Amino acid sequence: MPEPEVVDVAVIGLGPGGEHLASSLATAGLSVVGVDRRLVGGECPYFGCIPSKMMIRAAGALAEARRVPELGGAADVAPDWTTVADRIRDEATDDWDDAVAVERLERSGARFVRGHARLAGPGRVVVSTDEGDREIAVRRGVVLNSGTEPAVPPIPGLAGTPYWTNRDAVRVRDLPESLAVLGGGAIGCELAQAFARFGVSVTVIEAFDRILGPEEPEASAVVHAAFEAEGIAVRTGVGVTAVAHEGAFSIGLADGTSVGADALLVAAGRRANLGDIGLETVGLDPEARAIEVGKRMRVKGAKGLWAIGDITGKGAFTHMSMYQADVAIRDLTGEKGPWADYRAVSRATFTDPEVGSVGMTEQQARDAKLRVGVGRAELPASSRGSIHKVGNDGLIKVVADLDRGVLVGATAVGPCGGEIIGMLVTAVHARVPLAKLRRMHFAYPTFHRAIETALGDVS
Ligand SMILES: Cc1cc2nc3c(=O)[nH]c(=O)nc-3n(C[C@H](O)[C@H](O)[C@H](O)COP(=O)(O)OP(=O)(O)OC[C@H]3O[C@@H](n4cnc5c(N)ncnc54)[C@H](O)[C@@H]3O)c2cc1C
Ligand SMILES: NC(=O)c1ccc[n+]([C@@H]2O[C@H](COP(=O)([O-])OP(=O)(O)OC[C@H]3O[C@@H](n4cnc5c(N)ncnc54)[C@H](O)[C@@H]3O)[C@@H](O)[C@H]2O)c1
Repeated sequence: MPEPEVVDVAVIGLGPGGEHLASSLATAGLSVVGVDRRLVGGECPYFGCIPSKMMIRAAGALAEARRVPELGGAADVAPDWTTVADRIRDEATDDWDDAVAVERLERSGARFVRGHARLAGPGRVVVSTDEGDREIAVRRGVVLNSGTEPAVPPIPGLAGTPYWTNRDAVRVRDLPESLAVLGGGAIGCELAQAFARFGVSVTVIEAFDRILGPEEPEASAVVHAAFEAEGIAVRTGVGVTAVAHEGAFSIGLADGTSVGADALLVAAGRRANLGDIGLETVGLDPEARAIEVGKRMRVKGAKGLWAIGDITGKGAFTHMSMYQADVAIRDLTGEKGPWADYRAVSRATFTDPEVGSVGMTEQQARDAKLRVGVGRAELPASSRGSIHKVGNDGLIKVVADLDRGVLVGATAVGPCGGEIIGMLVTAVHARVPLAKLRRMHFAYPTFHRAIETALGDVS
């Protein structure tokens, strides 16, 4: 192997956070090498957030058009997936080509290497490229941002069938007539509804007793009911025992029934890319499910090593990866903080109704032994909800710590739930006293005005 290249920082994996960190540190004057074995930008722009949200935007437009008869006349809806598939290929992913992202990274001053990187002891990285292996030695540190792969459960018969993961689903050009979705988490629910609105007959199979398990049970129930009202079959609390594929899929369930479908999407969670990045060479466990980090994103138990993004287990979201990147950038450039704070982590699941949430669920607050108060407001009963009429399903739920008189969590389900949650994120993040929140102005007639009702209901 040639002499190692010596740089300030090496970044293994260029997901959203890794790309941001590499270019920011290079702009700040550090010498940086960023390595990715696939596409610069990671899952979000090519296989995740952006293509899925383009599908959802189109599906939402169809759904709104179908609501016209209840509100103001007639609308013919003739779905055409070609527009969506073209948009994902041309506008989101450049036909899954990262040349623009690579150029942007290199313009910042960072060097990019395409290849598989692994740690080779403290402060050393080996990259396997098409031209052979090369070694990098770092002065300040190595940042891990290796992200995740779709997890495929060991169900008898599944391996070897032409099932999809999210990476196939975003590249689909011809829609199947029917689709089974294995897993009713965020990926499964978002994609299930998008395909169903284009006329695909969809069945969601979820082993847990409700879909969207990490959300408040009330949010799961509203989305479940909306799915069934749209004709999406939802099977909860039942595991899959076997999968067979002979022309079409046959999915055997633990209750003795089976689901048939032309296509099968496996959306059963993610597996962190930790097994093949040389963790054992720095005394860490390559079998771990997540990397333990402190509040500066330094990896616990290893010197000169930082980790950001999904692999830290703090929330698999693009905004988390970016947030943690900013924390690590501050640490690597000698700033004095602020360091990571996870009290007011927010997320939006882009089903319709949309689910926005922040901080703790009621159960998490009770498990944390807080003196919990809860308030709810149903959107259909609000002025805006009743004006909105069709498509107004949803609610606001707030979770308070009564001893401190502040909110510790909240959920907004309904039209624009992911936007409405914004003001509640501020409330949880800034610990705005409940008494102060209750005395705010809430514009009439908005959806967010239901927050006032929920605050008044806290007990
Ligand atoms: C369908 C779908 C929809 C989603 N929607 C949303 C959403 O709406 N909002 C949201 O916030 N989040 C969403 N997410 C989650 C989001 O995509 C991730 O949280 C985000 O990509 C951050 O991931 P990351 O930074 O950990 O790395 P990733 O994006 O997973 O990227 C990791 C990179 O590391 C590379 N890599 C791995 N190992 C190596 C190695 N050894 N050497 C070199 N390179 C390596 C990979 O090739 C990859 O490019 C969605 C995910 C999916 C799948
Ligand atoms: N809008 C967003 O922010 C967004 C959208 C999509 C994904 N994401 C992120 O990506 C992560 C991964 O998403 P995901 O939906 O794949 O994972 P997930 O872990 O959220 O959901 C997977 C679901 O599959 C179920 N499951 C697992 N094995 C099963 C089996 N054998 N049979 C039936 N059900 C089974 C689980 O019970 C779980 O409900 C999410 O946690 C989220 O952080 C975010």
